[in-house]
Amino acid sequence: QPKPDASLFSRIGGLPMLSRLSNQTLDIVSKDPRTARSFEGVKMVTLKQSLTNFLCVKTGGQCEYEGETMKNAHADAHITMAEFEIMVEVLRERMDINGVGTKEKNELLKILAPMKRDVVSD
Ligand code: HEM
Repeated sequence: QPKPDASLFSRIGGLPMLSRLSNQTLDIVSKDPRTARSFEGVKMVTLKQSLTNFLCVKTGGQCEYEGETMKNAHADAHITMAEFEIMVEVLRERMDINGVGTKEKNELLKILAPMKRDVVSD
């Protein structure tokens, strides 16, 4: 059992859980007709890896994220608020399905929520 003061990264289940959540979320949103348009022509294997590393760093794991800022990564796609909310909802559902604890789920969502202002530009 992880200690109560362990990082969110380790409490959530480390890289195996973060990569599962990234892969599943991206598989779903890249096929959902409400969000698919932004992912056309995007190398999904690379994006899954990059999102996993990003989440690793943001939750306190020992990873290197060498990708773009959230603003730069999403500027060209002109992501809407509706698209952002769908992706967060899909991630929330994947966390439930994969057995992430309520506390850990809410902590991750709280980390991601303020990124809306950088991701959404339309
Ligand atoms: C809090 C929410 C989000 C986070 C944390 C996030 C995170 C990321 C990360 C880490 C990358 C990789 C950047 C790089 O490697 O340089 C990325 C790229 C991308 N994201 Fe997001 N993203 C979010 C929301 C969204 C939404 C809502 C959409 C569309 C529905 C989206 C579509 C994309 C696309 C298409 C790329 C690839 C851009 C490219 O390769 O040109 N993202 N995102």
